[in-house]
Amino acid sequence: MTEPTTWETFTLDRPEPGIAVVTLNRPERMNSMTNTMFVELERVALQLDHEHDLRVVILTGAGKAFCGGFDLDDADGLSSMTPMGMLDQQELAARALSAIRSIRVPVIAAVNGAAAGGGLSLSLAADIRIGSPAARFNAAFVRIGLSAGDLGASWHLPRLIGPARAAEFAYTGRFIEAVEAESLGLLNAVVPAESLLDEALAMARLISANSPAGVQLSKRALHANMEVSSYAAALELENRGQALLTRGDDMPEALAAFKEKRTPKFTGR
Ligand SMILES: CCCCCCCCCCCCC[C@H](O)CC(=O)SCCNC(=O)CCNC(=O)[C@H](O)C(C)(C)COP(=O)(O)OP(=O)(O)OC[C@H]1O[C@@H](n2cnc3c(N)ncnc32)[C@H](O)[C@@H]1OP(=O)(O)O
Repeated sequence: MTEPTTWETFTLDRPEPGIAVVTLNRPERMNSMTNTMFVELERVALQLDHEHDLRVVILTGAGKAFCGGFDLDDADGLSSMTPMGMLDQQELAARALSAIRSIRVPVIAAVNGAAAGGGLSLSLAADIRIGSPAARFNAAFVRIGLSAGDLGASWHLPRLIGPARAAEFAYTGRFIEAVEAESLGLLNAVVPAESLLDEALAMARLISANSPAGVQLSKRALHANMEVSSYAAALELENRGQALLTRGDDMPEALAAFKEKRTPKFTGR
């Protein structure tokens, strides 16, 4: 698939081999989400998911916000939509965020500012979140008559920050600023604004130096085992993954490199 030269709602950069940076690019509207953005996000996620040489995706926002959620200027026409039309609208957005979350390689959100409403949900679709001091999270939903059952937010939040804090966050609609977000685990780290992307790139390099197959099956195990109901089912999933990896090229290469005291050359096969 030849890569399109321009995207309307974001930019796609490749600062170095194996790393893709997707930057939401509607800064004048706080990178708020439109149907075009949902369609483009799903498309680029599916495109990136099929790139064998890709190791990490970084997701960030242009300007002062990460993402302000659904574009409220587009909300006017919603009231005239039929119920099924509204369901289609929700599912269009949900497919986009599901596609981002399902990218086989790790996704790091570099949260450069406010992540509100659907922007919070989008940040939660990433595996890892690194924030600048301007990073702030807001389940804006209840303030505009919606529910925090939005684009995966009600699934991620109890798992990430615990049921009671998730409830407080969802019901009050208050902001969680960067320092509190880090203490809750909503952010992995808070770093100076001017080095946010560099820090995300540094983490991406650490990940890229490891076995691609090992990293990707680790992501599959971590995601799948948040869904399974039992320890036994989790072990079953893990056993299959390890059995696959021991039949691949990366593990013997890693063992050989260890013995020869050299850096392994992983292929992900
Ligand atoms: C009413 C229901 C509408 C949604 C219905 C959904 C139907 C189905 C849609 C598909 C499924 C998606 C569902 C989605 O996930 C739901 C949501 O996202 S709901 C939550 C929507 N977002 C918000 O409520 C957040 C609103 N914005 C803010 O709280 C703040 O702007 C901010 C993001 C925290 C940033 O604050 P500040 O830094 O102080 O900046 P300002 O507030 O001064 O804003 C600057 C500028 O940007 C404009 N802007 C900000 N957010 C949005 C937005 N979401 N849409 C459009 N424009 C936005 C703001 O108006 C200012 O513009 P200016 O006044 O300078 O022209």
